[in-house]
Amino acid sequence: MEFTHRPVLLEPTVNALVDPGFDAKSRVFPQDGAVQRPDGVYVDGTFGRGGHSRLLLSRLGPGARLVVFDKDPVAIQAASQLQAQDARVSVVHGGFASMREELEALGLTQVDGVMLDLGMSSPQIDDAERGFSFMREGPLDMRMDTSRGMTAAQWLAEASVEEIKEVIAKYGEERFAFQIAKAIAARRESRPLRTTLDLAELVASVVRTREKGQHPATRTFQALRIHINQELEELARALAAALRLLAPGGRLAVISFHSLEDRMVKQCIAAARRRSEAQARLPIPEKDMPQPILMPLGKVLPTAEEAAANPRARSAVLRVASRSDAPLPADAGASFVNEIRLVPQPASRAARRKN
Ligand SMILES: C[S@@+](CC[C@H](N)C(=O)[O-])C[C@H]1O[C@@H](n2cnc3c(N)ncnc32)[C@H](O)[C@@H]1O
Repeated sequence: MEFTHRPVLLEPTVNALVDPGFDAKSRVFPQDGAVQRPDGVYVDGTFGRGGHSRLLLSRLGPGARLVVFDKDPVAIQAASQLQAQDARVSVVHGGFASMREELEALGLTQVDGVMLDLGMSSPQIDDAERGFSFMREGPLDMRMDTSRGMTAAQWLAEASVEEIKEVIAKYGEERFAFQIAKAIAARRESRPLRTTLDLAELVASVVRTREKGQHPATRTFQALRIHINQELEELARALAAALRLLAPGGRLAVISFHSLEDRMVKQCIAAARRRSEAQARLPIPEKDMPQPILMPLGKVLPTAEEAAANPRARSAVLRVASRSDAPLPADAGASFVNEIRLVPQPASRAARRKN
């Protein structure tokens, strides 16, 4: 079965990368069609089905390069088809956190634009076999990269009540995290949790209050997905990599779908407004601060029409920033990578067992 993806905030995101006079309030591409670096190097860290990549390519010149990433093998098949038709495209199967190393392997050390459209694609949610949806019966998998790593079912079979509680509380911001973790541990004593509906029904039996229109398992599924795919660590590392890769004037455009991601993007842009993280801790008056590394260019939300036509768009927030020509301090981006406190990853549990 063929699943499709309707891109979110498509025009504003591509405009953010190429429109010399980008303005977060204007949603249409300027009449004069001016593109700030038509033959530049660009990164789409989240190819999906290529909606953003295709529109970007249509605005770029013949000398441009576009390096696309995705963890998902099905997205990578779609990207490889595009690569076969367009020599400007290079494809990397892997996490966008390693964009610096992957670009270096392609001989690229500077880029003119980086876009990230975070989270899941519609095909990932709609295909019950991927195990992301609490509405469809399927294996409890939740891996974006089905070729490696632990599934949600495997993790839930092994993790302690404390670890499960921490993940659900932290990445789902769920008030009933402890009750859910206890229920999972009690249930697996008799039968393992194998399917999405096994988990959704168990969570629904514990979470008694419903937020408006929200399924009781929404927060738990979000939390497990973030943990299994190491989403926040990937994002922090990708933002730090983008700071180092962007050429002066280069643009960063990130679409987030929940507050944990958006907070991180906002903090990254705010931290990079100060020239050095170390200087930021000194009592320097704002007016005497050296030139910032990133200049915020604004925040874009979907229009009422887009949100009505595409339910995935409702929670989307696009943040845009431009790299200044200030020299990059050695510690740029380090603080938000170091400061995120993650629950130990599934791989580290497996490694612990081996040692
Ligand atoms: C919202 S979709 C992107 C849709 C895309 N912009 C389009 O128009 O078709 C997000 C995609 O990012 C991928 N993804 C999520 N986290 C990733 C990561 N850390 N590294 C690489 N790909 C990731 C997912 O597998 C998914 O295909």
